[in-house]
Amino acid sequence: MLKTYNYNELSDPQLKQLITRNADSSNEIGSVVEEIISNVKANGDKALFNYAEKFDKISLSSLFIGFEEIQELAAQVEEHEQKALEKAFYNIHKFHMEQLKDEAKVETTIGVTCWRELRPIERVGLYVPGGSAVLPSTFLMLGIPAKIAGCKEIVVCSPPQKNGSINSYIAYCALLLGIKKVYLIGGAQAVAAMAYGTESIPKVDKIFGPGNQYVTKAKTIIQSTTNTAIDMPAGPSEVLVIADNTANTAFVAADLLAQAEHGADSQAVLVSNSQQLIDEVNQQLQLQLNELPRKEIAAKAIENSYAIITSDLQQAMQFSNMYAPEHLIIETDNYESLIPEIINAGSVFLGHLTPESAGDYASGTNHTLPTSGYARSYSGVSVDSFVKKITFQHISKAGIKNLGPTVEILAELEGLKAHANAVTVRMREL
Ligand SMILES: NC(=O)c1ccc[n+]([C@@H]2O[C@H](COP(=O)([O-])OP(=O)(O)OC[C@H]3O[C@@H](n4cnc5c(N)ncnc54)[C@H](O)[C@@H]3O)[C@@H](O)[C@H]2O)c1
Ligand SMILES: N[C@H](CO)Cc1c[nH]c[nH+]1
Ligand SMILES: [Zn+2]
Repeated sequence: MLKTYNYNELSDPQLKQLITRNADSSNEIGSVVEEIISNVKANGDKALFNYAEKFDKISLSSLFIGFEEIQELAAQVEEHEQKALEKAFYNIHKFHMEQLKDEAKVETTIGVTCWRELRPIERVGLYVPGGSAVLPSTFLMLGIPAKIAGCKEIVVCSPPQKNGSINSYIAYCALLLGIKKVYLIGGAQAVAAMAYGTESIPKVDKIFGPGNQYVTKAKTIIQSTTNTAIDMPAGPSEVLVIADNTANTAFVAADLLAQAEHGADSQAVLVSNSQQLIDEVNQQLQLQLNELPRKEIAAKAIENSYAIITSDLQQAMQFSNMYAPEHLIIETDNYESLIPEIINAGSVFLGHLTPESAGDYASGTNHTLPTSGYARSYSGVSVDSFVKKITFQHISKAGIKNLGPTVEILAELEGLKAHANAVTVRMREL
């Protein structure tokens, strides 16, 4: 059962508390992760073998699997599963190809031309989660934009499975993506290995991918302590559903549970202007929860979740913007009028027939998205995440005559004479 709060009765501190998730205020996760990072930095591969034993309960003979093993594993995937992975690949590829657009050159003033060109980030690291569930779909969500961008070196890490290898679906995705090696490393240690490099793992320029709180904390630490960048904090999954009395309560409950089953630390929030809808969704949650193989996990996440009753849908949207959900689902007949009011959300799902899980797997949009309120300032992964946009300019004779005096005045007013001179010496030669 979702605890219900009345939006109009909440104080500011209560609201603040409700929208805070996975804060790690006592630094429990942070201190574990800091130790893992310094151990990997100091001891390289040796630390990685030890962490595989400690956290993944596996004694590895090698830290990676190569192309032959990938091919053997991929051959175990059944035909209907291959087709589903290929369909997802195709749709994700089609959607992401649109993101590779050249920008026009701009003549900002006579004789002065400015433009931007894309260059791929050369060495990227992809983290594919594999703790409580192995997520081949995440491999596609990261690998496809990396390939479209043209990244030269793509390092892939995923936790080793019980067989001491990867699962066959990850192997099949590797073949689809043309990736010939997968490192068997999970958690914060994978992030540290890709940030610092070890005897076996190449150092990369940027690390991508979602993960649990250890992975996400490691990414935020290495972002501020090394020259390796990250895509965004993409931690435990979350969803916020806005629904009114036009919604199908079984659909709403199914959508809440779809994210709840990711992990006990996931959150599913329902916001509605109808108490009757909230009551009926609660009944549906109980019915559907019992049918789920991962019911213990999902039930814990639901305990950690809640419903909010608002006066109207505008107020529901106000709460959603404060919460800044990774996924926002709007299950109302009149969803179109709410679109302009959306300010903060990672990815939005509109209408009664648009389950969030379509976006998780196969509609085409990327499922690697900011969590814990980071949708206020970050976008989800896209081709843009894998490129740099470098600015260029060229100034002609007419251009330096035209713009030179402006630059000289601005340099003088900042007291930077050498800046002015770089223009003056050229103007003298004209
Ligand atoms: N935001 C997104 O875009 C997005 C997308 C997909 C998945 N997710 C989230 O990714 C997460 C995946 O988590 P997961 O745990 O299944 O897999 P994971 O691969 O992120 O983490 C597994 C690793 O965590 C490490 N670990 C486990 N317990 C530890 C401990 N006590 N101390 C230190 N390290 C420990 C181990 O090394 C293990 O290999 C879920 O929370 C899911 O909701 C988010
Ligand atoms: N919902 C996750 C993003 O938070 C992505 C995912 C992968 N597989 C299933 N779901
Ligand atoms: Zn999901």
